[in-house]
Amino acid sequence: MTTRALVAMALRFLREYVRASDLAVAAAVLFACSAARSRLSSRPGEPMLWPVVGIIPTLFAHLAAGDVYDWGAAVLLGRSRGTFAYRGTWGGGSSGVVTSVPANVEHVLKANFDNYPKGPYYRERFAELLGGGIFNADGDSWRAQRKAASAEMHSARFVQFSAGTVERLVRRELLPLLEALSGRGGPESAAAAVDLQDVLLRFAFDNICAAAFGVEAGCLADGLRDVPFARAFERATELSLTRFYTPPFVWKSKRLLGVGSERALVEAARAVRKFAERTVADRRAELRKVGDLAGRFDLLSRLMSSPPPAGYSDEFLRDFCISFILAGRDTSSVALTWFFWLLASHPHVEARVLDDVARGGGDVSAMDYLHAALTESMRLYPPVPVDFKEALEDDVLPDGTLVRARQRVIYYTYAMGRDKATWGPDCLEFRPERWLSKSGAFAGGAESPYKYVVFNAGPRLCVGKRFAYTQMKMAAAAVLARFRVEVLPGQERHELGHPLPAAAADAGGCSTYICVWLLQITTSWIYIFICFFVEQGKIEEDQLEAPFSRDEAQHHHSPGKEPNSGRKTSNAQILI
Ligand code: HEM
Repeated sequence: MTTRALVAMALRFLREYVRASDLAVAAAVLFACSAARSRLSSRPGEPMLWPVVGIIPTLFAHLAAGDVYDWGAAVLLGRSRGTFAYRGTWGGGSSGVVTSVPANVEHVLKANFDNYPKGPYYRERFAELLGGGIFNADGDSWRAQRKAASAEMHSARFVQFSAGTVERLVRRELLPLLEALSGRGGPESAAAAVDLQDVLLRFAFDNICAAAFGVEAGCLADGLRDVPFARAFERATELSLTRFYTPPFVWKSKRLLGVGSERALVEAARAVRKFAERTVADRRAELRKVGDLAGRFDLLSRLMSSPPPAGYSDEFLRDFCISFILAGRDTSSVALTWFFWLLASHPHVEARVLDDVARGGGDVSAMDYLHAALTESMRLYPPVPVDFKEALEDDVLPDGTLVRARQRVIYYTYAMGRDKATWGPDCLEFRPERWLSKSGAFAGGAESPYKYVVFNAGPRLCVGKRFAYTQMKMAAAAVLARFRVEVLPGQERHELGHPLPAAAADAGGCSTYICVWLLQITTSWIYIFICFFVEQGKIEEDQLEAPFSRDEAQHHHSPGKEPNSGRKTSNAQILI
């Protein structure tokens, strides 16, 4: 019997013998039984895993309340004792465990490193933007890129070059722009409100473009001007992140049909790649013309100048540089924003930072208190609040939790930084002193790197950590030496930084988001249904009553209806 005949039979049976009300009752009973079973089989304190939609409703409820990170931390550090299982939607949603137990994190990031790559789940979601770049790579490709990146970034000439680049950017672009925006440069010296997060994002973007490509992106030049490459990068990043919280059959069917957010992603990623390809081509031309790139110290030029057998392809160089921009842009700017935000409500810490800056006399490597204050700020507000790896094979974590092959282990950096067991009873206080020795030197704080995984740990430790500290310290020292930063009333904590709440907020609140999401699910199933039969092309008219035509279905996915359309990274208006 063919598939066509089977479908026809099933439809006829449904039409003749089953009433809609019977179906609704059966579905409700099934749902209730399944929900009860799930509740009874979970450990006390663990989040509810609903039939069909898993943890999603709970997650959205906390997104709506603006406390998703605090909620996760409370669950982990409370009755679930550091680890709980989760499941997303049916139809390809993610599943696995969430943990804040340092021993589990050490196991995943170091002891059993080979079993926990980034994996296809991550790679697939960032494929358009990152291609095979280091951030998205595993195995031999990752190893080759990691080796090249470490060698270059830790070389004396890169450290010197990048410090000079930041210094120039701060002096020539960042400070004059802040002067102009805050009104201090003008005749009236009244302070004005400045969107400091936007300015810092631009600063980090310009800086990483200079370090990775050796190009001036110009986001800080001429006021807050629009830079197409930066805009495309922002858009491509946002749309790639959208895939992490959209059911896979939704975004994959949109990708297949080239509509909505998926079409926008392809276009934005293409613009980013074009820019990177042009830069690589120009540098190759320069190399051919001049004979060497000895006067250039950015990563692209250094890699291009590598002696054989390295001989990196243009595609490798393009993806490598794009990964660096992604890795270095939001992280540092979000970290700095939280830092200024915390200082504004801790004047005694600000006074000690200012003292440290004055005594450092321009040498940021001597500013240990500033280093400690930034480290402490990232403990409470890590720029990457959750991260994950994917298991290749079944495994058991040190706390006894079973992880199945293809499941994910999400490690919750935000909760780990607020764990009493690691940081003591004052774990929620902003206290940079916890990172200092008796002599006032920076002393590391946690005894294990797996208790503070803000920069990751183990073989995939952030390769830009040193660069990031230099850039953050230079910017913070220069800004604090000239400006007093105050937070405008109403700049709530959850409005800053982290991507998930911001995305929901942009959709006009969580209830709107849920509606859009449900609409997407419904229309996508209808899409798939229609496409299946259109492809078969043989089914008789009376056997399938399509609720609306393909054109109409596409209309339901118009770009304007996307939850993320027109979204800008969340703002922190800070009065300078
Ligand atoms: C405060 C600033 C930063 C923080 C908190 C941070 C954090 C992280 C984290 C958590 C990872 C691990 C990602 C994962 O494996 O899932 C990572 C990786 C990475 N970071 Fe950073 N990062 C920062 C700044 C930078 C900067 C400025 C650069 C570039 C100059 C950079 C380059 C990289 C690269 C290339 C990787 C990939 C390393 C690998 O996979 O081997 N990061 N970073």
